[in-house]
Amino acid sequence: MRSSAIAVSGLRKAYGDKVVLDGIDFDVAAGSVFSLLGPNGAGKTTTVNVLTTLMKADAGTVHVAGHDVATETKRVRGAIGVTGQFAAVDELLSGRENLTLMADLKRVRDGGRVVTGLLERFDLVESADKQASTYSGGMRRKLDLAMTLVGNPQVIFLDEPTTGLDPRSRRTMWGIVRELVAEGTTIFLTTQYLEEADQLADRIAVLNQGRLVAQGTPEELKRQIPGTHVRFRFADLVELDAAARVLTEASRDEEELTLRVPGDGETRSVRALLDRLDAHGIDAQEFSVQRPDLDDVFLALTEQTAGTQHTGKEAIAQ
Ligand SMILES: Nc1ncnc2c1ncn2[C@@H]1O[C@H](COP(=O)(O)OP(=O)(O)OP(=O)(O)O)[C@@H](O)[C@H]1O
Repeated sequence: MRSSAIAVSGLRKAYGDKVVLDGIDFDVAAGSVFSLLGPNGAGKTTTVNVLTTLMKADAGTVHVAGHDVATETKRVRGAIGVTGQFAAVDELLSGRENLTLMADLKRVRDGGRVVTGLLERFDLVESADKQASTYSGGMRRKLDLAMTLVGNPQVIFLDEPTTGLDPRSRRTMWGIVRELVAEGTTIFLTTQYLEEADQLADRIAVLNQGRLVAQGTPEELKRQIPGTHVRFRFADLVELDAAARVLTEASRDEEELTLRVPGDGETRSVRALLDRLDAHGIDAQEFSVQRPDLDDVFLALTEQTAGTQHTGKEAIAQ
């Protein structure tokens, strides 16, 4: 069984009388990607700050890499990497100098070799000796993550790793995250891009109004909300009519020659639908299971706060 890299139980945090985290619990398995989602102001940064020892919780227990964040601050800090915070890029230094400084700070043995390895891994060799101030946004993010990796932290807190990156750089970053996870690193990901959470996260938790309103794999979350249906397309109107007489629960679109049947989209139920058509000698030209995407899940789970805060797609697009 894999152990927990992060274990959070009954975590509470209030600012004055404003309760931001109202008793939240979650576990993150070692060597997995966990993504915490929620509308602006939901408490994601507060959670990260507690988990990375920057802030004290009011109640609850938090263990990171097996250490209690409240009583073993140093050990926790030694086991984690945080992008954008501990590993701030110094603009006046070159990429190589930034990495070397980090290797010195962390007293990494054979620092020169580690730095060269990271420059190669992040495709920064050509610009290694140029000042970081001349780097593009994407290069800076790569350097930031490279600096976080110095010393091989077990748990990495990745804060919006691809905001502002072009699609190619985004995919490169995703590739690096997947490699890290394959090597056993645990990633705690915050992102505004639900597609990114969908691509990378093994598990997702949705924070809303102080509580975790849902947790699960991206697929589990999508299954929780209604909207899944099987879509059948037929060769012509005659076939469509015949199929509609069999699948009476379906809604039809005559222009598209399609029927939509709501359901769970599981293999067994799709097979049952195909069997019903088959029993009447009707063939669908094509069929597909259409599921809600994570945007739909996010909007459904966080809609109570709509109107009072930025939520949903609006928040994601910012
Ligand atoms: N130091 C503070 N003092 C008082 N209130 C605070 C403080 N820090 C955060 N808050 C409030 O706590 C709530 C949660 O903030 P937090 O930054 O954790 O949310 P978030 O989910 O990270 O939001 P975003 O997506 O906008 O970054 C917000 O309403 C915020 O205004």
